[in-house]
Amino acid sequence: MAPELTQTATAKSSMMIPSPQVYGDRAYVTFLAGNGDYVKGVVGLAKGLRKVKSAYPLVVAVLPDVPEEHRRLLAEQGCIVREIEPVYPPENQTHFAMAYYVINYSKLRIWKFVEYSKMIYLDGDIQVYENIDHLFDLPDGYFYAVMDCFCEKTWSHTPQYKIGYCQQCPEKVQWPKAELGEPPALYFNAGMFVFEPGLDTYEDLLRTLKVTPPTPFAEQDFLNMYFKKIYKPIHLVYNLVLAMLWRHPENVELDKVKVVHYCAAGSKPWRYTGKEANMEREDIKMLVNKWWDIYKDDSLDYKKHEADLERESDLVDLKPFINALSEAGRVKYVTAPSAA
Ligand SMILES: O=c1ccn([C@@H]2O[C@H](COP(=O)(O)OP(=O)(O)O)[C@@H](O)[C@H]2O)c(=O)[nH]1
Ligand SMILES: OC[C@H]1O[C@H](O[C@@H]2[C@@H](O)[C@H](O)[C@@H](O)[C@H](O)[C@@H]2O)[C@H](O)[C@@H](O)[C@H]1O
Ligand SMILES: [Mn+2]
Repeated sequence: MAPELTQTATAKSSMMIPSPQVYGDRAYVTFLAGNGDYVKGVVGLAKGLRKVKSAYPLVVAVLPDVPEEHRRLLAEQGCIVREIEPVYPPENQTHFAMAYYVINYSKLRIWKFVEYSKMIYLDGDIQVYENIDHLFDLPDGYFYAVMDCFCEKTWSHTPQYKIGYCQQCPEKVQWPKAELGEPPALYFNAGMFVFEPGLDTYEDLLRTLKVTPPTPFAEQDFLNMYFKKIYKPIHLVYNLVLAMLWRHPENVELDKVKVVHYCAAGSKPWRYTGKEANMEREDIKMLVNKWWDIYKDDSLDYKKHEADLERESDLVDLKPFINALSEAGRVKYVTAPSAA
């Protein structure tokens, strides 16, 4: 006789933590290109997500030029390494804000990771200092990201920069509707976003890219144009673009920030010299040190970390807990009749 499914099963299931496959269709994803030092950013990100006890894995979409040694390093840090083909924008004379931005269009391949229903994209120069797993529970059907700032020199090609307008303080310099028409749509920083992979969207993205002249912020501009109708701004604590610290300090409460995006010139922690503009600021130095503390913390390494967790779980003695429940009559273990 098969063991009955008694209240035990119910009690047990209510006690159990949903098994991994319950979370199987969600993951963080980042992007790595080249054989340079951005791999340090991705290792730091993997360790940061582990430190905040994220329930989800980190997928790393790597271009073919990422060397085997870097891929192994990432796999050893528990990352799921996936090779992607590059995506190039249509031929054009555009000067990107940063010449290397041309490789960033390859990020679009992550819409093809359809084994996941929801993903959070994070640049390799981002660090997560507080758990943000709850963002996976945001309603489907939208594109979530943090609004960018237009005040850095990298924006000098735009009308908003020329008139000193920024969406971070729209009341400071009003958008001159009479001369320039409607203000620009809300614009997000593409270093972090919550999205749903899908083959239809993926194919439409690539089709649309073929007929879209590239612009200075490359795939960030393209994604803003493409997802304009379903873009939902989320709080800047989920992607602190460092320039906000000196451009809009009134909008930033640093002790509440969960995610830091080291995108200001000179702020990549693994290359930090402190020489570029604003890099000698105390808050920048603190944030760079914070990044290094995680990067250098070998207790956060995947192998060592998992071994420690293994040891801890062996040490936990559940018997008193189960005895108490049994006495309370809430847990009656039904044993299957012995096969013998
Ligand atoms: O040589 C490079 C340049 C960029 N990236 C990836 O592309 C992302 C976007 O570039 P970056 O963060 O430098 O742009 P920013 O946010 O500083 O404008 C990086 O975070 C990395 O994930 C990379 O892997 N190798
Ligand atoms: O390829 C375009 C890039 O555009 C964005 O970076 C820019 C942008 O945010 C500007 O607003 C800042 O002024 C600048 O510092 C910063 O580098 C994304 O962070 C990056 O992932 C990537 O999409
Ligand atoms: Mn970045």
